[in-house]
Amino acid sequence: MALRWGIVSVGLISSDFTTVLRTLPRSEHQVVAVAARDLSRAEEFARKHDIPKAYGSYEELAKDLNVEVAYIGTQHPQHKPTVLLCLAAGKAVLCEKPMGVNAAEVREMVAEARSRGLFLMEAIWTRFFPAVEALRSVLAQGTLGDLRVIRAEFGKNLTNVPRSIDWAQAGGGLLDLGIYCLQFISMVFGGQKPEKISAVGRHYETGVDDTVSVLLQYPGGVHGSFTCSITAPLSNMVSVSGTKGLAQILSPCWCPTELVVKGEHKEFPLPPAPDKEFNFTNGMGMIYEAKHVRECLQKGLKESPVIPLAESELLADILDEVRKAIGITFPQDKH
Ligand SMILES: NC(=O)C1=CN([C@@H]2O[C@H](COP(=O)(O)OP(=O)(O)OC[C@H]3O[C@@H](n4cnc5c(N)ncnc54)[C@H](OP(=O)(O)O)[C@@H]3O)[C@@H](O)[C@H]2O)C=CC1
Ligand SMILES: O=C1OC[C@@H](O)[C@H](O)[C@H]1O
Repeated sequence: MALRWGIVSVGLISSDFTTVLRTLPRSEHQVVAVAARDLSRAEEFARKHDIPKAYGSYEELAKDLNVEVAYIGTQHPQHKPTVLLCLAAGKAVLCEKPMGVNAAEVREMVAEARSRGLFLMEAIWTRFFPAVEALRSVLAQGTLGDLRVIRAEFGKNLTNVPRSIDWAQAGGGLLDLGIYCLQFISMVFGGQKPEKISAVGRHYETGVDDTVSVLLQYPGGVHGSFTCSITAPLSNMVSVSGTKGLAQILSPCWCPTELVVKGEHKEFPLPPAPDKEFNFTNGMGMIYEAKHVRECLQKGLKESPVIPLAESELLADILDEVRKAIGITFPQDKH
């Protein structure tokens, strides 16, 4: 039975995700509706992606009984209201990262999903890439020995992307790019709560975080560090070091296809996407999370075992602490 998707908002990532869904067998995934704040834009998107139903409001999509799962592709501050809207309408939800602007928002969404017995997942698509699955396998086999340190970097000049520098839209590097680095560190250290968090960083002229470095001490004398930036290019790699060797996820670490383990290079090419256009790097890699959502729903799961809701809460807690440490507050923090 095909999983019936509703796409909420018609921006750049929504276009990429919809493009990917339409490469999948129609017997497994169908995009049955799309909604935007403006009907004409929704209709244009529907024409481009051959979607049968277009709405001029998210509310109308939420009421559409033919929609089983909503994909939330709005900008950060609009994730919470649209997630809550779709949950209230009984939809399963896949919400783009970061699911919330802060931990309070994430906890509100998690509580709502749990109280309604509905599936909710944060679209940390990185965790579903074969290269990252291979890293998890290497770690599980003890190939690197006793872990010591993990480092991650994600920086690119995004000063020409309005939402990335817009304080009112919770811009900056931490929520947008840093979350990828942090989720790697948390994944490697088993979703444990760090014992100590320290951070240094600079603000961009609009008040969002520009470049931030974070140090995280975990139980057992191990630690992780990351740097994210919206103005400076960084290596965009991840390295995991243990007493028996080093593993590296090569750039682009947030959507990787290459893993190096103790010097041995392994490639995990994306599925072919002939004549498909994407707004973001390795967009075809969203296929992995889309398949995962369907598998979860087929099993009757209410959250992903790969990116559990408690992990989304933990990531948000840590990002809250980092923002506090470097003096970045958003309007949502005042509630
Ligand atoms: N997984 C990945 O690789 C990526 C994930 N993302 C995530 O996806 C989300 C969207 O990013 P992206 O597609 O670049 O965003 P866009 O700039 O394309 O905006 C997405 C939608 O947000 C709505 N929107 C835009 N501006 C405002 C505003 N000022 N107030 C209210 N709503 C607004 C619009 O909805 P409407 O269409 O209804 O008008 C718009 O289409 C982000 O949260 C980002 O973190 C982004 C890029 C890559
Ligand atoms: O998730 C993302 O990945 C790539 C970046 O360019 C983008 O800003 C971010 O949202």
